Amino acid sequence: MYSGSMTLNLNIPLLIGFCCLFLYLVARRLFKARPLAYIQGPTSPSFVFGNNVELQHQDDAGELEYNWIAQYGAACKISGSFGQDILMLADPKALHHIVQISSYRYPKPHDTNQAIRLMMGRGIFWASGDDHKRHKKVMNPAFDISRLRSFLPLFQRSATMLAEKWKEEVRINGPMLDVTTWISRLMLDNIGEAAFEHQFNAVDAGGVGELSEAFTNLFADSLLFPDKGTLFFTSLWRFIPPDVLRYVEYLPARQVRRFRRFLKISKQAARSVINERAASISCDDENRDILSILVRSNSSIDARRKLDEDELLSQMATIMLAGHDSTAMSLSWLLYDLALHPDDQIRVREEIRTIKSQSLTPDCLGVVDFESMTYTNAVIRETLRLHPIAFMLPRIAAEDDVIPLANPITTKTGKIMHEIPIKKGQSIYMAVYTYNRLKNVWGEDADKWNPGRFLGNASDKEYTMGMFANLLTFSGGVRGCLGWRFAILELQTTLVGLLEQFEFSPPPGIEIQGAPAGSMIPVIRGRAREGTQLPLCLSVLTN
Ligand code: HEM
Repeated sequence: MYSGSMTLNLNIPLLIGFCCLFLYLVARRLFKARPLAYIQGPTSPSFVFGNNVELQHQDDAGELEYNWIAQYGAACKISGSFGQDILMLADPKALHHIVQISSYRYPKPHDTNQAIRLMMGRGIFWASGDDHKRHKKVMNPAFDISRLRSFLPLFQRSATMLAEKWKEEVRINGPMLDVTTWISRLMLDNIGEAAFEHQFNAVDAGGVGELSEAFTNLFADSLLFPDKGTLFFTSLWRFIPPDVLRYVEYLPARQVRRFRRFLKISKQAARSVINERAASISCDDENRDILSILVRSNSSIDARRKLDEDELLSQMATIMLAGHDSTAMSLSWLLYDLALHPDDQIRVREEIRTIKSQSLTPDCLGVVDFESMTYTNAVIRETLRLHPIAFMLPRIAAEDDVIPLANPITTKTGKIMHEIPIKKGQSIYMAVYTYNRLKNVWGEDADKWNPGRFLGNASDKEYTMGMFANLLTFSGGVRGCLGWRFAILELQTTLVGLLEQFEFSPPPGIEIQGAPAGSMIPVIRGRAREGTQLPLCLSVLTN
């Protein structure tokens, strides 16, 4: 009784204090000068949510931003929660300035970083500034192309195993099959073995296992179409100092619990591998999995710059989440695009047969063979262009700056602007989906499927952007995707393995949409609540 009233006595002033602080921060934001006031953009339907509800509930991830940019210009203003102005950019010069030129001057906002910490822990995805440099130094050797080549036989074996499974499925259950579920299992097997020589057997065992289950529908269950309560709660995050905000990871909310469970299980898996192989992992160069390379690379650097144990284990959760879901979704979109474009599917299959017939090792193609598949690579690029999994990337200005524009914008007062001055703390959305479809970068047919655009000099753009084919799909610069080469090798080998065995076509009466669930996930239109799925019809090829 006594302790109860004591808690109450303490809580009330605390609550009042928190409310006052919150109102002060909102008022400060509202009444201070708004440097973007003159920039055009959609009206805000709500002071509390800004354009957030529309953005998070759009049917096709990225389309709303695409339409706004078509209407207002490749740099426009949208509204965040509580009257916040956000600068949305698809302009190539502006994006080049942010990802390539500015180094660490446009970090991720602290509320985004907290969400990342919740999902993947204190790994490289979460680290910023000097800390990020430290993480990168330890991680880089694991993503060296010569190391990655050694994963090719693994990728090829997995594709063969998946093809055998699919043949059995088609024979027993008929031609229609949800490719995303199976591909997710395949990618989990690949990343498990490549990252820490762990056999999930997800394809073989059908997705059974603690970690495999923790992954299933993780994004769809947690981030797809959040309700207004969740949006309100997360919109408060940016007002809370990072040191206090980190305690959200202890909240009992369903989304938080799911990510916490995933993080816990993946760290445990990495911990037990390190324990099991403690003797050999640190000295034996034969251990080529990513974790062993990280442990060796970490032990060889100056003690002050080493990763601590939690950072090292978080790296595994990061690699599994970043390296599994993104590639699984991209490959699903790739098969979908080829199902919709049977002529391209035939052309890719013929190219594979030609290259195989010329190869000295047709049963185990090498990097050079995959690189010489010109049309196959063009098709992969076109899918990555049209379906960037991370369709929007948030950033914040660490200091005052002037962002240059390739395409001048017209302000509300009719003034033409060639650059946008911004203040420290300005929120920015990099509109990846829209940049990848910009007509003055990719041509008049930019919003249409046309792999042929990559046969010429399509990558040869005025403003260089990302790591691969001048797309923003892997982001770029110091914070660009570390695993992009891994992803491309995996996409190439798996696509080749599957196209040799099957013809893919879209099932009648089913339309697929890319829903916004943190990443662009495939769902059946009108049935998004059922979660990630991409059913295709498969017909087994007899050679
Ligand atoms: C098609 C597949 C993939 C796509 C589209 C993709 C995309 C991206 C993007 C857009 C970022 C930057 C995110 C941001 O700045 O907020 C990123 C970062 C990252 N990706 Fe990937 N990724 C893919 C596959 C992979 C794979 C296979 C791995 C590892 C095996 C991987 C590991 C990472 C890591 C470690 C980072 C953090 C880099 C840093 O912050 O320095 N990714 N990825």
